[in-house]
Amino acid sequence: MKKIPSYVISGFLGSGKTTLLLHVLEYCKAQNMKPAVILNELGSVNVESHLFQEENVFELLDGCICCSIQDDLKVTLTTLLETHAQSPIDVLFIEGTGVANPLEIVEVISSPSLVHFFEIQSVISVIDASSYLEDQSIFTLKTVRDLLKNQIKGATSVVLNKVDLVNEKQLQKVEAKLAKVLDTETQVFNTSYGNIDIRELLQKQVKATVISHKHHACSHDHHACSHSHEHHEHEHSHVHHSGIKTITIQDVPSLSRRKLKKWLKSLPEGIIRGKGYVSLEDERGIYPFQYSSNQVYISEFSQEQAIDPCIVLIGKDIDITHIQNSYTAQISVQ
Ligand SMILES: Nc1nc2c(ncn2[C@@H]2O[C@H](COP(=O)(O)OP(=O)(O)OP(=O)(O)O)[C@@H](O)[C@H]2O)c(=O)[nH]1
Repeated sequence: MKKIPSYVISGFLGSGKTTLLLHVLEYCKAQNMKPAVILNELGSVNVESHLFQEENVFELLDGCICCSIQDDLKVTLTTLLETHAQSPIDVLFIEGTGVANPLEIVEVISSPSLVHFFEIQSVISVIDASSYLEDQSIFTLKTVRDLLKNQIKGATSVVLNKVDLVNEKQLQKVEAKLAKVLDTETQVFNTSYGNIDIRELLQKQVKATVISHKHHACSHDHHACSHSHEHHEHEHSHVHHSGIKTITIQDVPSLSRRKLKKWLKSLPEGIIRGKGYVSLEDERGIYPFQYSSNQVYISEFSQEQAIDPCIVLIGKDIDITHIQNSYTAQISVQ
């Protein structure tokens, strides 16, 4: 059987992975390619399912592909192969959570039982140009800084996104910082909203392939080995075990756009990311919203699928009681 060309899309929370993936899927459609997508969310609800309605989507919820549900990823890939036998797919995209180490996803795909069916083409890492420097300095936890580094070092292509939010000088600073971590061969695309030449992005980059840190075995080129050995030596960067937490709020009452924005913007700095669905006062239906880089975006269009309102927040060292109290005071009290 021909191996399924597979891509890993990684990047820190809110960097723009899903935005990029949507462009990629559009491209596949135009090329008459049938894609499958594996989405991994840290929360227990996939608040982005509405974006992928027509796609062949496999969801892994409430975890991080790289550790707690690593076995689940194997099961999902096996299920995907069964589907593939009936209705073949042309390409697979795996979007990791914002705290996944892409090389560990590569490791699962490259495990002995799966390596004959999937072939990694590229590990794409999306970076938020507007918060990269800040993320490097605000995260005092070594594990988080290592994670950010590994997301970049493990990449074969880097998408430097959100350049619309920085000026030329800041961009140069980010580029200079990146240059210290990246190999000279790693291709870098500077963009906003993931708007890049997708054909070029999807070119096969053979550098990073099989890595097995369990067996310390490498069956590929030496470039990948140098990544993997470095990877063997560092301690696991399972950052959500050491600071990153998720909060899923359900039974959210109807509220105004203004109230939601005000509350999200009032949250402590530790909240890195928010997303969900809300019911808006005086408007019919349920509306998706996004919160990242201290910006709130609430969709103008209501959601077609029936879904319960919910808010998922992801943050570092969050004081849950504090969030709960502010939610009660500002949102749930009418
Ligand atoms: N200003 C600006 N906003 C962007 C850009 N790219 C994405 N966004 C917005 O940033 C928010 C997060 O984007 P996503 O694509 O969902 O990010 P993600 O990496 O999938 O986020 P996680 O699911 O947390 O891992 C959304 O509101 C996007 O519309 C960009 O280049 N510039």
